[in-house]
Amino acid sequence: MANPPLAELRQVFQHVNGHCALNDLSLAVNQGDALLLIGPNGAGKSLTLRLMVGLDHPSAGSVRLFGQDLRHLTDARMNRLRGRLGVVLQGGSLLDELTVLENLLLPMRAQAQPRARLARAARLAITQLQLDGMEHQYPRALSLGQQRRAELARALINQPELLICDGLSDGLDPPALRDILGILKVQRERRGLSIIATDNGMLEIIGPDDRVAVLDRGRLLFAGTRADLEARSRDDLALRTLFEGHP
Ligand SMILES: Nc1ncnc2c1ncn2[C@@H]1O[C@H](COP(=O)(O)OP(=O)(O)OP(=O)(O)O)[C@@H](O)[C@H]1O
Repeated sequence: MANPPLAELRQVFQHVNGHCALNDLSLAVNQGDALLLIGPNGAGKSLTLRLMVGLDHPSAGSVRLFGQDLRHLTDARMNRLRGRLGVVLQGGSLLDELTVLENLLLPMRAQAQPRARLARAARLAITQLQLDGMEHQYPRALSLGQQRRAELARALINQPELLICDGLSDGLDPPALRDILGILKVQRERRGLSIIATDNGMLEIIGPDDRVAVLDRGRLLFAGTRADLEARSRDDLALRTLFEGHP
């Protein structure tokens, strides 16, 4: 039997403060996929990712992660699934009172791991994300680009199968963005990391056969390959505006 999608939304509705913020949304991400969610502010991108990582539950419909319906999971099983997932949320989520190294080790704190293994994982993440020399700094001493790299290092420390990032490129200048995209490209090529990301800054790491979903006011306007989207956008002004006109 084929493997189930890594993440899947089936006919999802999400009501927020009396309005329908996600309207009949179905999406699936398979092993090795890169999916970019794009759309204007308020389209529902962050809500979609919050559902996928189990931070919220939908008003109707179902969300599956690694084939498991999130609504019926015990905390212990949810924690096990989270171990297979790397997450970078919008707006930054490093804890100010912890050093970079302590922040990096947070996803591993629930695991009974020998200290040497923790140290090895941290060293690898620090090297991969070019954070050498910053291990004992506090987040406020880092630039925005360095903070984003530290968040990414934390998300990748468990060598996840699936990385979910919301607004990873927000506020980054082109060189800092290029660094981060280069790191993600390597992770995709070397170990088949699957990625779901929300912003157009990430367009550079997806090829013509990778997938794009276009959301507008909670509705899915398009889901298909980037090449299909580019072809469809030539004749569809609304789609073209959303695809090309969104920063
Ligand atoms: N906590 C909340 N309370 C009230 N409304 C919310 C909340 N979170 C999201 N919404 C609403 O849900 C809709 C979708 O928001 P969401 O943050 O998912 O959009 P987005 O596509 O990620 O936008 P952006 O590009 O600005 O990040 C918006 O209308 C937003 O106002």
